[in-house]
Amino acid sequence: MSNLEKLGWDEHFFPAIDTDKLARVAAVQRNQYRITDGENDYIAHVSGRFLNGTTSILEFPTIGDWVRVDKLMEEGKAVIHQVVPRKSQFIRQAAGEKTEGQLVAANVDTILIVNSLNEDLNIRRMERYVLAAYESGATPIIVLTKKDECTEAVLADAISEIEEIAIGVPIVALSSLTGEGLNDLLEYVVPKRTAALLGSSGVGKSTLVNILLGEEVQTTKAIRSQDSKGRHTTTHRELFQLQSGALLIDTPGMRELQLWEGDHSFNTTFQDVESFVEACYFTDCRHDTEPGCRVKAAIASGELSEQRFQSYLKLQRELAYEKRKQDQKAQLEEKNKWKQISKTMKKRYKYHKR
Ligand SMILES: Nc1nc2c(ncn2[C@@H]2O[C@H](COP(=O)(O)OP(=O)(O)OP(=O)(O)O)[C@@H](O)[C@H]2O)c(=O)[nH]1
Ligand SMILES: [Zn+2]
Repeated sequence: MSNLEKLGWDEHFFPAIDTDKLARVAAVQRNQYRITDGENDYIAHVSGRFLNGTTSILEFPTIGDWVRVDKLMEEGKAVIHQVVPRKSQFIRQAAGEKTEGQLVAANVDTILIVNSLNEDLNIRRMERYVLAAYESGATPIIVLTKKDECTEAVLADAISEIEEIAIGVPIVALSSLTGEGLNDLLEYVVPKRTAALLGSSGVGKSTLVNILLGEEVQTTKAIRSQDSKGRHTTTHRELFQLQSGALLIDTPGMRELQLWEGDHSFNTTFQDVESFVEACYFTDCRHDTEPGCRVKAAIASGELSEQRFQSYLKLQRELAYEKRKQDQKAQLEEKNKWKQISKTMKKRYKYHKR
Protein backbone atom coordinates (compact mmCIF):
# COMPACT_ATOMS: atom_id res chain seq x y z
CA MET A 1 0.00 0.00 0.00
CA SER A 2 1.37 3.43 -0.89
CA ASN A 3 1.78 6.15 1.70
CA LEU A 4 -1.11 8.03 0.14
CA GLU A 5 -3.39 5.01 0.26
CA LYS A 6 -2.59 4.68 3.94
CA LEU A 7 -3.80 8.24 4.36
CA GLY A 8 -7.07 7.26 2.75
CA TRP A 9 -6.34 8.20 -0.86
CA ASP A 10 -8.48 6.39 -3.36
CA GLU A 11 -7.56 7.02 -6.94
CA HIS A 12 -11.01 5.99 -8.10
CA PHE A 13 -12.40 9.17 -6.79
CA PHE A 14 -10.06 11.39 -8.76
CA PRO A 15 -7.80 9.50 -11.13
CA ALA A 16 -6.45 12.38 -13.20
CA ILE A 17 -3.78 13.54 -10.83
CA ASP A 18 -0.06 13.05 -10.37
CA THR A 19 0.21 11.32 -7.00
CA ASP A 20 3.68 12.77 -6.38
CA LYS A 21 1.98 16.11 -5.97
CA LEU A 22 -0.71 15.02 -3.57
CA ALA A 23 -0.95 15.64 0.14
CA ARG A 24 -3.66 15.69 2.78
CA VAL A 25 -4.50 18.60 5.07
CA ALA A 26 -3.91 17.59 8.70
CA ALA A 27 -4.49 20.96 10.35
CA VAL A 28 -5.50 24.51 9.51
CA GLN A 29 -4.09 27.53 11.28
CA ARG A 30 -5.35 30.87 10.10
CA ASN A 31 -4.10 31.00 6.51
CA GLN A 32 -1.52 28.26 6.77
CA TYR A 33 -1.94 24.55 6.51
CA ARG A 34 -0.14 21.55 7.88
CA ILE A 35 -0.19 18.94 5.18
CA THR A 36 1.23 15.45 4.98
CA ASP A 37 2.02 13.02 2.19
CA GLY A 38 2.31 10.11 4.59
CA GLU A 39 6.07 10.43 4.67
CA ASN A 40 6.77 14.09 5.44
CA ASP A 41 4.83 16.99 6.87
CA TYR A 42 4.86 20.43 5.30
CA ILE A 43 3.69 23.90 6.19
CA ALA A 44 1.70 25.05 3.18
CA HIS A 45 0.07 28.16 1.77
CA VAL A 46 -2.28 28.52 -1.16
CA SER A 47 -0.77 29.99 -4.33
CA GLY A 48 -1.57 33.50 -5.52
CA ARG A 49 -3.39 32.08 -8.49
CA PHE A 50 -5.49 29.88 -6.22
CA LEU A 51 -6.34 32.93 -4.13
CA ASN A 52 -7.36 34.93 -7.18
CA GLY A 53 -9.49 32.13 -8.56
CA THR A 54 -11.59 31.49 -5.47
CA THR A 55 -15.03 33.01 -5.10
CA SER A 56 -16.15 31.36 -1.87
CA ILE A 57 -14.64 30.53 1.48
CA LEU A 58 -15.84 26.96 0.89
CA GLU A 59 -13.27 26.54 -1.86
CA PHE A 60 -10.35 26.89 0.53
CA PRO A 61 -8.64 23.80 1.90
CA THR A 62 -9.91 22.34 5.15
CA ILE A 63 -8.96 19.45 7.39
CA GLY A 64 -9.19 16.17 5.52
CA ASP A 65 -8.86 17.77 2.09
CA TRP A 66 -6.64 16.34 -0.58
CA VAL A 67 -4.56 19.06 -2.21
CA ARG A 68 -2.32 19.27 -5.28
CA VAL A 69 0.92 20.88 -4.20
CA ASP A 70 4.50 21.75 -5.04
CA LYS A 71 6.75 20.62 -2.24
CA LEU A 72 9.95 22.30 -1.11
CA MET A 73 11.38 19.27 0.61
CA GLU A 74 14.35 20.91 2.35
CA GLU A 75 12.40 23.79 3.77
CA GLY A 76 9.46 21.63 4.77
CA LYS A 77 7.17 24.00 2.91
CA ALA A 78 4.65 23.58 0.14
CA VAL A 79 2.41 25.59 -2.12
CA ILE A 80 -1.18 24.49 -2.64
CA HIS A 81 -2.51 24.81 -6.20
CA GLN A 82 -5.77 22.94 -6.07
CA VAL A 83 -8.22 21.25 -3.75
CA VAL A 84 -9.21 17.84 -5.10
CA PRO A 85 -13.02 17.52 -5.41
CA ARG A 86 -14.38 16.33 -2.09
CA LYS A 87 -16.13 13.04 -1.38
CA SER A 88 -17.90 14.68 1.52
CA GLN A 89 -17.84 18.01 3.27
CA PHE A 90 -19.12 19.08 6.62
CA ILE A 91 -20.43 22.63 6.60
CA ARG A 92 -21.93 24.47 9.51
CA GLN A 93 -23.92 27.60 9.26
CA ALA A 94 -22.06 30.30 11.12
CA ALA A 95 -24.20 32.06 13.70
CA GLY A 96 -25.74 35.23 12.33
CA GLU A 97 -24.22 34.65 8.94
CA LYS A 98 -26.70 34.09 6.15
CA THR A 99 -24.79 33.68 2.96
CA GLU A 100 -21.88 31.35 3.59
CA GLY A 101 -21.27 28.40 5.80
CA GLN A 102 -18.15 27.40 7.59
CA LEU A 103 -16.26 24.45 6.30
CA VAL A 104 -15.43 22.12 9.15
CA ALA A 105 -13.91 19.02 7.58
CA ALA A 106 -13.73 17.21 4.25
CA ASN A 107 -13.55 13.64 3.02
CA VAL A 108 -14.90 12.19 6.23
CA ASP A 109 -16.32 8.71 5.72
CA THR A 110 -17.80 8.09 9.15
CA ILE A 111 -19.14 10.53 11.72
CA LEU A 112 -19.07 9.24 15.27
CA ILE A 113 -21.93 10.91 17.12
CA VAL A 114 -20.86 10.62 20.74
CA ASN A 115 -23.26 10.68 23.70
CA SER A 116 -22.76 9.52 27.25
CA LEU A 117 -24.99 7.01 29.01
CA ASN A 118 -24.75 8.63 32.42
CA GLU A 119 -26.99 11.52 31.49
CA ASP A 120 -30.29 12.00 29.69
CA LEU A 121 -30.07 11.66 25.95
CA ASN A 122 -30.88 14.73 23.94
CA ILE A 123 -32.68 12.82 21.23
CA ARG A 124 -33.56 15.88 19.14
CA ARG A 125 -29.98 16.98 19.02
CA MET A 126 -28.85 13.49 18.14
CA GLU A 127 -31.32 13.51 15.31
CA ARG A 128 -29.94 16.77 13.98
CA TYR A 129 -26.43 15.34 14.09
CA VAL A 130 -27.58 12.28 12.15
CA LEU A 131 -29.14 14.49 9.49
CA ALA A 132 -26.04 16.67 9.37
CA ALA A 133 -23.87 13.59 8.89
CA TYR A 134 -26.01 12.34 6.00
CA GLU A 135 -26.07 15.78 4.48
CA SER A 136 -22.30 16.00 4.53
CA GLY A 137 -22.06 12.79 2.55
CA ALA A 138 -20.66 10.75 5.44
CA THR A 139 -22.20 7.81 7.32
CA PRO A 140 -23.24 8.31 10.94
CA ILE A 141 -22.49 5.90 13.80
CA ILE A 142 -23.94 6.48 17.26
CA VAL A 143 -21.43 5.97 20.05
CA LEU A 144 -22.71 5.68 23.60
CA THR A 145 -19.93 6.20 26.14
CA LYS A 146 -19.60 5.53 29.89
CA LYS A 147 -21.37 2.20 29.66
CA ASP A 148 -19.81 1.40 33.03
CA GLU A 149 -21.98 4.07 34.59
CA CYS A 150 -25.37 2.77 33.52
CA THR A 151 -27.56 -0.26 34.03
CA GLU A 152 -28.60 -2.69 31.33
CA ALA A 153 -32.14 -1.32 31.55
CA VAL A 154 -31.00 2.25 30.92
CA LEU A 155 -28.89 1.07 28.00
CA ALA A 156 -31.79 -0.87 26.49
CA ASP A 157 -34.06 2.16 26.83
CA ALA A 158 -31.49 4.42 25.23
CA ILE A 159 -31.03 2.05 22.32
CA SER A 160 -34.73 1.71 21.61
CA GLU A 161 -35.18 5.46 21.80
CA ILE A 162 -32.32 6.03 19.38
CA GLU A 163 -33.48 3.33 16.97
CA GLU A 164 -36.67 5.27 16.51
CA ILE A 165 -34.96 8.39 15.24
CA ALA A 166 -31.96 6.90 13.51
CA ILE A 167 -33.20 4.01 11.40
CA GLY A 168 -30.43 1.72 10.36
CA VAL A 169 -27.70 3.74 12.05
CA PRO A 170 -25.29 1.45 13.91
CA ILE A 171 -25.18 1.98 17.68
CA VAL A 172 -22.08 1.15 19.69
CA ALA A 173 -22.08 1.22 23.50
CA LEU A 174 -18.68 1.29 25.16
CA SER A 175 -16.67 2.25 28.19
CA SER A 176 -13.30 3.91 27.84
CA LEU A 177 -12.72 3.05 31.47
CA THR A 178 -13.11 -0.73 31.24
CA GLY A 179 -12.49 -1.07 27.50
CA GLU A 180 -15.80 -2.87 27.07
CA GLY A 181 -17.31 -2.37 23.63
CA LEU A 182 -14.21 -0.76 22.11
CA ASN A 183 -13.83 -3.62 19.67
CA ASP A 184 -17.35 -2.99 18.41
CA LEU A 185 -16.32 0.56 17.56
CA LEU A 186 -13.23 -0.69 15.75
CA GLU A 187 -15.48 -2.42 13.25
CA TYR A 188 -16.37 1.03 11.96
CA VAL A 189 -13.06 2.80 12.48
CA VAL A 190 -10.97 0.95 9.91
CA PRO A 191 -7.79 1.46 7.85
CA LYS A 192 -7.94 3.94 4.96
CA ARG A 193 -11.22 5.31 6.22
CA THR A 194 -11.61 8.66 7.93
CA ALA A 195 -13.80 9.05 10.99
CA ALA A 196 -14.66 12.28 12.80
CA LEU A 197 -16.01 12.89 16.30
CA LEU A 198 -19.04 14.97 17.11
CA GLY A 199 -20.64 15.39 20.52
CA SER A 200 -21.27 17.65 23.49
CA SER A 201 -18.69 18.65 26.03
CA GLY A 202 -17.95 16.04 28.67
CA VAL A 203 -19.31 13.00 26.87
CA GLY A 204 -15.84 11.47 26.71
CA LYS A 205 -14.50 12.32 23.26
CA SER A 206 -10.94 13.14 24.40
CA THR A 207 -10.77 10.05 26.56
CA LEU A 208 -11.87 7.94 23.63
CA VAL A 209 -9.38 9.60 21.26
CA ASN A 210 -6.56 8.98 23.69
CA ILE A 211 -7.43 5.33 23.93
CA LEU A 212 -7.76 4.96 20.18
CA LEU A 213 -4.46 6.72 19.58
CA GLY A 214 -2.44 5.03 22.28
CA GLU A 215 0.01 7.10 24.29
CA GLU A 216 2.80 6.80 21.76
CA VAL A 217 1.06 8.84 19.10
CA GLN A 218 -0.40 11.24 21.60
CA THR A 219 3.05 12.52 22.59
CA THR A 220 3.69 13.51 18.98
CA LYS A 221 0.41 15.37 18.79
CA ALA A 222 1.96 18.80 19.21
CA ILE A 223 4.51 19.46 16.54
CA ARG A 224 6.95 22.30 17.05
CA SER A 225 7.59 24.36 13.98
CA GLN A 226 8.67 27.82 12.86
CA ASP A 227 6.30 30.31 11.42
CA SER A 228 7.27 32.80 8.71
CA LYS A 229 8.76 35.24 11.20
CA GLY A 230 10.95 32.57 12.70
CA ARG A 231 8.97 32.26 15.90
CA HIS A 232 8.31 28.87 17.32
CA THR A 233 4.68 27.94 17.28
CA THR A 234 2.99 24.79 18.32
CA THR A 235 0.82 23.44 15.58
CA HIS A 236 -1.62 20.74 16.40
CA ARG A 237 -2.49 18.01 14.08
CA GLU A 238 -6.16 17.41 13.92
CA LEU A 239 -6.08 14.54 11.47
CA PHE A 240 -4.52 11.49 13.09
CA GLN A 241 -3.58 8.05 11.97
CA LEU A 242 -4.36 5.33 14.48
CA GLN A 243 -2.04 2.38 14.89
CA SER A 244 -4.59 0.24 13.07
CA GLY A 245 -4.23 2.56 10.08
CA ALA A 246 -7.62 4.18 10.51
CA LEU A 247 -7.78 7.96 10.22
CA LEU A 248 -9.42 10.15 12.78
CA ILE A 249 -10.38 13.80 12.64
CA ASP A 250 -10.78 15.56 15.96
CA THR A 251 -11.03 19.26 15.37
CA PRO A 252 -12.38 22.09 17.51
CA GLY A 253 -14.58 23.06 14.55
CA MET A 254 -16.40 19.77 14.82
CA ARG A 255 -16.65 20.10 18.59
CA GLU A 256 -18.07 23.60 18.33
CA LEU A 257 -21.01 22.16 16.44
CA GLN A 258 -22.28 21.13 19.82
CA LEU A 259 -22.97 24.82 20.44
CA TRP A 260 -25.55 25.09 17.73
CA GLU A 261 -28.73 24.46 19.52
CA GLY A 262 -31.80 25.06 17.37
CA ASP A 263 -29.99 26.57 14.42
CA HIS A 264 -31.21 26.84 10.87
CA SER A 265 -28.48 25.11 8.97
CA PHE A 266 -30.71 22.37 7.62
CA ASN A 267 -33.12 24.74 6.00
CA THR A 268 -30.44 26.64 4.21
CA THR A 269 -28.08 23.88 3.14
CA PHE A 270 -30.15 22.83 0.17
CA GLN A 271 -31.14 26.30 -0.93
CA ASP A 272 -29.81 25.68 -4.44
CA VAL A 273 -32.01 22.59 -4.88
CA GLU A 274 -34.96 24.31 -3.25
CA SER A 275 -34.81 27.23 -5.64
CA PHE A 276 -35.29 24.78 -8.52
CA VAL A 277 -38.04 22.91 -6.69
CA GLU A 278 -39.92 26.16 -6.16
CA ALA A 279 -39.69 26.93 -9.86
CA CYS A 280 -41.42 23.70 -10.90
CA TYR A 281 -44.73 24.27 -12.70
CA PHE A 282 -46.74 22.06 -10.36
CA THR A 283 -46.46 22.89 -6.68
CA ASP A 284 -46.66 19.20 -5.81
CA CYS A 285 -44.19 18.18 -8.55
CA ARG A 286 -42.52 14.86 -7.79
CA HIS A 287 -39.75 15.72 -10.26
CA ASP A 288 -40.46 12.54 -12.12
CA THR A 289 -42.46 12.79 -15.36
CA GLU A 290 -44.36 16.00 -14.65
CA PRO A 291 -44.25 18.66 -17.37
CA GLY A 292 -42.52 21.91 -16.52
CA CYS A 293 -40.22 20.31 -13.95
CA ARG A 294 -37.41 22.76 -13.27
CA VAL A 295 -35.42 20.19 -11.31
CA LYS A 296 -35.24 17.71 -14.20
CA ALA A 297 -34.29 20.56 -16.50
CA ALA A 298 -31.55 21.71 -14.13
CA ILE A 299 -30.11 18.21 -13.93
CA ALA A 300 -30.21 17.87 -17.72
CA SER A 301 -28.45 21.18 -18.22
CA GLY A 302 -25.85 20.49 -15.55
CA GLU A 303 -26.97 23.35 -13.30
CA LEU A 304 -27.75 20.80 -10.62
CA SER A 305 -25.87 17.57 -10.06
CA GLU A 306 -27.84 14.35 -9.87
CA GLN A 307 -25.88 13.41 -6.76
CA ARG A 308 -26.79 16.59 -4.96
CA PHE A 309 -30.43 16.10 -5.85
CA GLN A 310 -30.25 12.55 -4.47
CA SER A 311 -28.86 13.75 -1.14
CA TYR A 312 -31.60 16.35 -1.02
CA LEU A 313 -34.16 13.56 -1.50
CA LYS A 314 -32.46 11.51 1.19
CA LEU A 315 -32.83 14.38 3.62
CA GLN A 316 -36.47 14.90 2.59
CA ARG A 317 -37.17 11.23 3.24
CA GLU A 318 -35.60 11.50 6.68
CA LEU A 319 -37.70 14.55 7.47
CA ALA A 320 -40.87 12.92 6.14
CA TYR A 321 -40.19 9.87 8.28
CA GLU A 322 -39.74 12.09 11.28
CA LYS A 323 -43.00 13.86 10.58
CA ARG A 324 -44.92 10.60 10.17
CA LYS A 325 -43.50 9.43 13.46
CA GLN A 326 -44.62 12.59 15.20
CA ASP A 327 -48.07 12.21 13.68
CA GLN A 328 -48.23 8.62 14.90
CA LYS A 329 -47.16 9.75 18.31
CA ALA A 330 -49.89 12.36 18.36
CA GLN A 331 -52.43 9.72 17.29
CA LEU A 332 -51.23 7.38 19.98
CA GLU A 333 -51.51 10.10 22.58
CA GLU A 334 -55.02 10.83 21.42
CA LYS A 335 -55.88 7.14 21.66
CA ASN A 336 -54.39 6.87 25.13
CA LYS A 337 -56.33 9.91 26.20
CA TRP A 338 -59.57 8.19 25.18
CA LYS A 339 -58.49 4.98 26.84
CA GLN A 340 -57.90 6.93 30.00
CA ILE A 341 -61.25 8.64 29.75
CA SER A 342 -63.14 5.38 29.20
CA LYS A 343 -61.23 3.79 32.08
CA THR A 344 -62.25 6.60 34.36
CA MET A 345 -65.83 6.28 33.16
CA LYS A 346 -65.82 2.54 33.78
CA LYS A 347 -64.47 3.11 37.25
CA ARG A 348 -67.16 5.63 37.92
CA TYR A 349 -69.76 3.26 36.58
CA LYS A 350 -68.50 0.51 38.90
CA TYR A 351 -68.58 2.94 41.75
CA HIS A 352 -72.17 3.79 41.04
CA LYS A 353 -73.15 0.15 40.77
CA ARG A 354 -71.94 -0.58 44.21
N1 LIG B 1 -17.00 6.36 34.00
C1 LIG B 1 -16.51 6.78 32.82
N2 LIG B 1 -16.04 8.05 32.72
C2 LIG B 1 -15.56 8.45 31.53
C3 LIG B 1 -15.55 7.60 30.40
N3 LIG B 1 -15.05 8.29 29.35
C4 LIG B 1 -14.75 9.53 29.82
N4 LIG B 1 -15.05 9.63 31.12
C5 LIG B 1 -14.89 10.83 31.99
O1 LIG B 1 -15.76 11.86 31.53
C6 LIG B 1 -15.17 13.14 31.70
C7 LIG B 1 -15.19 13.93 30.40
O2 LIG B 1 -14.42 13.24 29.45
P1 LIG B 1 -13.70 13.98 28.20
O3 LIG B 1 -13.04 12.90 27.42
O4 LIG B 1 -12.85 15.09 28.68
O5 LIG B 1 -14.95 14.58 27.44
P2 LIG B 1 -14.96 15.41 26.05
O6 LIG B 1 -16.12 14.92 25.28
O7 LIG B 1 -13.65 15.32 25.39
O8 LIG B 1 -15.24 16.88 26.53
P3 LIG B 1 -14.76 18.24 25.81
O9 LIG B 1 -13.27 18.19 25.72
O10 LIG B 1 -15.26 19.31 26.76
O11 LIG B 1 -15.43 18.28 24.49
C8 LIG B 1 -13.77 12.88 32.22
O12 LIG B 1 -13.79 13.06 33.62
C9 LIG B 1 -13.52 11.42 31.88
O13 LIG B 1 -12.64 10.80 32.77
C10 LIG B 1 -16.05 6.25 30.55
O14 LIG B 1 -16.11 5.44 29.64
N5 LIG B 1 -16.52 5.91 31.79
ZN1 LIG C 1 -40.19 19.20 -10.45
